[in-house]
Amino acid sequence: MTSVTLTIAGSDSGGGAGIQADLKTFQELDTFGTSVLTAVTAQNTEGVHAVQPIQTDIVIAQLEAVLDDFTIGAAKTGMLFSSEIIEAVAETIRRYPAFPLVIDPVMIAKGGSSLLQQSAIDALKTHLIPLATLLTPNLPEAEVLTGVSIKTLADMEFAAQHLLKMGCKAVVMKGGHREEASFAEDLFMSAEGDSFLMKSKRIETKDTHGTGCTFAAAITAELSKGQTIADAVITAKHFIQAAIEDGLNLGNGHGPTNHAALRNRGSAERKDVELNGKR
Ligand SMILES: Nc1ncnc2c1ncn2[C@@H]1O[C@H](COP(=O)(O)OP(=O)(O)O)[C@@H](O)[C@H]1O
Ligand SMILES: Cc1ncc(COP(=O)(O)O)c(N)n1
Repeated sequence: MTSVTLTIAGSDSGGGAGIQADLKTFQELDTFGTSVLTAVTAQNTEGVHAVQPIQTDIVIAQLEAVLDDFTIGAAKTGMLFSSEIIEAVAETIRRYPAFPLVIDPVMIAKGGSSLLQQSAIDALKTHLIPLATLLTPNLPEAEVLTGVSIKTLADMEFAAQHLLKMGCKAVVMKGGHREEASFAEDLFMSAEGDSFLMKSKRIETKDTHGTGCTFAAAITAELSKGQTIADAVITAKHFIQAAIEDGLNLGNGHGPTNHAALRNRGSAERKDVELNGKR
């Protein structure tokens, strides 16, 4: 049976990030995507022009409409904007039967615009992270959540352990922002004690708009199909690597990735991600 995925996130009118990236990824990975919109952004590859949050009762009405009707295979959260939306979303999710939940703690768009109010960071830590099957921070987000300065792999490990103590089952810390590194290295760590590094060639490109959303959506799709957290993360790393490598060069700023890249490559052998430490 087709598995149902859910994204709780903001709209990106430019189509490369947010709800749009999530739904395209869900579709590419053969799941049926549903969505709960938390905010509308007027955005393109060059930046965010305006942000309008959705009224909290309308966010929750969307969430209840989806959860009342569908059996959700897995869900993800992206841009949540305010502590009010975060608290209401967490409270609603807790009222329904549990499903795997990926939390992408989206804070700032590539151009520097804020997608999460400063006052919402505590709500994220207190109400949502404890519900997470997997937390997917980039390095600046992990720094904000932990207060740890992250420069090296050892720093990444230390911060990941700190995040696990907040109550999520696993963390994948994304290394896309370590621009001095010649590899894009993401660290996976679970509360059960699994830990491994996913290493791929860093692609020289400015077209990385929506990489985090796409990666988290791919993980969510694989979880909904019953993959383990570790296997879902590995499949998603292949998905995002191909999506960045085969970028579409659209727009004048940070262009979107190519969500169809892995499908277009067909059954090409996947050698582009190296795993260190996976048992
Ligand atoms: N230039 C790049 N080359 C290869 N992989 C990248 C590149 N930039 C980001 N990634 C990968 O894309 C995914 C999203 O990471 P990142 O860009 O750090 O997240 P975010 O969009 O949340 O800032 C990670 O798997 C990361 O390793
Ligand atoms: C509505 C919305 N949500 C999320 C992001 C972050 O995108 P990225 O995946 O590049 O961090 C964004 N730019 N816009």
